[in-house]
Amino acid sequence: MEYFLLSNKGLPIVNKDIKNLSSLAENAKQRQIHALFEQPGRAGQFSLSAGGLFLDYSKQNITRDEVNSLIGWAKSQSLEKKVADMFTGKQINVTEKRAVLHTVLRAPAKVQQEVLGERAEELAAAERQMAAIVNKLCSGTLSAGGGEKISHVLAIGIGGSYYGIKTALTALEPFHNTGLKVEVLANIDGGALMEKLAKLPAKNTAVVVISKTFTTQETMLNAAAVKTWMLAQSGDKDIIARQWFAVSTNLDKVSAFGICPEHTLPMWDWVGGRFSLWSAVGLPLALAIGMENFSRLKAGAFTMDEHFQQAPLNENMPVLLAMLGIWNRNFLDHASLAILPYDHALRALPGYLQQTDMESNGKSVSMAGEELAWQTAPVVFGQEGTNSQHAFMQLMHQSQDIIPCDFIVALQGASDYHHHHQVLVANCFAQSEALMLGKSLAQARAELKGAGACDDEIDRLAPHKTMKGNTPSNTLLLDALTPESLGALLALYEHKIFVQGVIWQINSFDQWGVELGKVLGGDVLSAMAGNDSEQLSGSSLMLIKRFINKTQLTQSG
Ligand SMILES: O=P(O)(O)OC[C@H]1O[C@](O)(CO)[C@@H](O)[C@@H]1O
Repeated sequence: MEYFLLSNKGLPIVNKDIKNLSSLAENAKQRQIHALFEQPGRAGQFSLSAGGLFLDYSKQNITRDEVNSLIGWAKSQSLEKKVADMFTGKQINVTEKRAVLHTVLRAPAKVQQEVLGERAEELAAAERQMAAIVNKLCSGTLSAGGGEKISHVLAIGIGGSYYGIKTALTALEPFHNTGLKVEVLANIDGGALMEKLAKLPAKNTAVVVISKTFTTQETMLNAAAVKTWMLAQSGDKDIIARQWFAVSTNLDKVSAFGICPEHTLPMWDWVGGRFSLWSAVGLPLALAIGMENFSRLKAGAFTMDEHFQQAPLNENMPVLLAMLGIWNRNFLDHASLAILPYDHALRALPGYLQQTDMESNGKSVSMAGEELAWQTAPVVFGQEGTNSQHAFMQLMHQSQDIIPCDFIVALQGASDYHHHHQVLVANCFAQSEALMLGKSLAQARAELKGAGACDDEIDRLAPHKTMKGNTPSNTLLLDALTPESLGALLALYEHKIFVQGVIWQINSFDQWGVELGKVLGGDVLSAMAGNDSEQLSGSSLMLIKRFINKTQLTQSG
């Protein structure tokens, strides 16, 4: 392996870039971020615009020399070539022998033609099919039984077949213009199912089942339950063929389920689930915001794609975001990343990024199958601000762990409550400041003294009022939350994750880690049905027994 050659003592021997960065990091660990602002012009020098977004990374614990070293290292890893390999369709998903081409879905027809050749027509056909479905449902051409208009849509899918849709539906609520009410169902929890069904008029609901494989347990069980419910509620045996749609690569399974070929939209194996919003997977979103807004979303993402491909690495927003993340993770040893959108409309974004980041880069084996000697994806978590301030941000201010964060905020709010928006933005800017500055013991003492506290009181309380500060953060500004800015934002994070995968030498595009749980889920179900299981531990067998006993009791009671 290139970075660390494991000697027979198992000790990592670093290459010269790593060696240099490691010694720079030792120095960085000793300093205060706020002291870096003594350098005039830091804010302007450590910020940039791209794709309609503005990134301020001046509150990171980093100097220009350190940024340059990180960029130099990325260059030495042939990052530019690897970016080109992805965009031109090389098989970079080596374990599954697939290209990774979600970017082509949002590119203009000319680029699609260049990358896919004749197969570009499949994309155009899918887009036409999608537009026709949106048009039919919105115009009432495709009506429910008895000629009534379809009023609701239920999208059923999970993981990558859910998070992007959910995030964009929530973020773009002001752009919902078709009159259709779109709901999404992911979890295999009867409670989630009942909650959705209670909102839906069976006869007037269209259903879109989204599953690349069309075998995912949660999606298939939910789809079957909704089918049964809809047939019973409507008493209309043709309702599935008329009002159900599917997005999948598994055409046989879709047709066996009862969804007709004209209602089945394609997916391609070169589009990973968590990067698939731009494909027909976006149908439920398009049914809410219309095809024009869906195209605007893709156009925003394409702007970021162009920037990512063309900007020099040291002025490249996804590359900088990625390398700052690596600096924090691998050199300053910060194990987490908080995503803090100060925007109620972006409340689903932390969940979306948890999946895209951790399912992509939560790995410990290199492309070549060797065990890595370094950490990969941080633990990503987050919540909308200001709610986060009244929850886990206490820990970010006062625990010993430093948790880097990304603040995301739109300068222009979507509501009519302009003062609310000003207060929201003020809180966002104040938190990054507070996390960076902290409060020393001397400051806490002076503050208490100023408030008239006696000496005993000052001694007693001051230590509790200190805050460690020195927490690095990025602030991402959007002018306003629009389809274009959302597209650019999602593409920015997609590319950040890709760049980190390249540097960490992992395949960001498979997810074998989720498989064992699926297999054992089958074993547990089998044991619950009374079959012997040698696989399961005493703990799991005990839990199963308690479940069976309780269920039997409830049933007999
Ligand atoms: O679209 P499918 O095949 O139902 O898969 C759903 C999701 O399950 C996963 O394989 C694992 O969680 C995701 O990568 C994928 O997006």
